[in-house]
Amino acid sequence: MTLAIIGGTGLTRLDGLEITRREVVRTPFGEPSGPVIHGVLQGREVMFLARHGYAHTIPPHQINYRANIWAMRHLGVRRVIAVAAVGGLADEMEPGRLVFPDQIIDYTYGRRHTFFEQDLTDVVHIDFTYPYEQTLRDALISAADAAGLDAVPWGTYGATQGPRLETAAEVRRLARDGCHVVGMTGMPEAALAREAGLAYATCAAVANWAAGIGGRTVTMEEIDANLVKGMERVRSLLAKAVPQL
Ligand SMILES: CSC[C@H]1O[C@H](OP(=O)(O)O)[C@H](O)[C@@H]1O
Ligand code: HPA
Repeated sequence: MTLAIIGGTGLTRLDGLEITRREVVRTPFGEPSGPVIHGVLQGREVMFLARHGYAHTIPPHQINYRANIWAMRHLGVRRVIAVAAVGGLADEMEPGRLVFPDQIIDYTYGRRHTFFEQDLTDVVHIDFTYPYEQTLRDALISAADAAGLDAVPWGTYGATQGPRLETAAEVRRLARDGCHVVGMTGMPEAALAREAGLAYATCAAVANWAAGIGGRTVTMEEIDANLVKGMERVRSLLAKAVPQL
């Protein structure tokens, strides 16, 4: 089954990917974030797309999630590993750690979030009880164990609108709602993947303590520094996971 990796903040290129070609895909929903990169990673064919663009120029609320997911499906992708940077709310979610969330709460608004629109298709209601595909999650969790990464195999991802970071009160509300990590791109990407019939799971790298946790504010310097470590771990994870998938 064809595998794709969607990279986020901190992962605009995939080290070790032997690139074979770059493909511009036209979609009924407009332009994807960039050409899809085809290549070989750990002996396996993989496609790669950077959701913020390869120069990280597209903010989270302006990503064309529909075009990105449609392009993947069109190219024959059936499994997607989504890499994301997040802020940590729960004690376990300390900066530098990898997390495989199992639930989502969507706080985004005004994003084009479905393929099922009037005049395009019938009315369709997908099941989204468990938003991430369990077999792919299990494979990632086992690979993280095998790589000795001390990752957190659970967590609820709160998807906020951005591009600004949250207020301390918003983070307190996210925590009361049951969120353990917060990011800005988890939705509608996961729901669109489900609508498109793709097996989708997220590997999140904790970049910072969320705003107000421990009385802290958030700085981009802290995020960038923690993401260096986080993305090293993502690379170790992919080295173990990709050959098994
Ligand atoms: C201050 S960094 C925020 C930025 O990073 C995350 O992006 P991604 O999920 O693509 O790794 C977060 O969602 C924001 O877009
Ligand atoms: O604290 C955060 N909030 C939202 N998105 C993020 N992406 C990295 N850190 C954060």
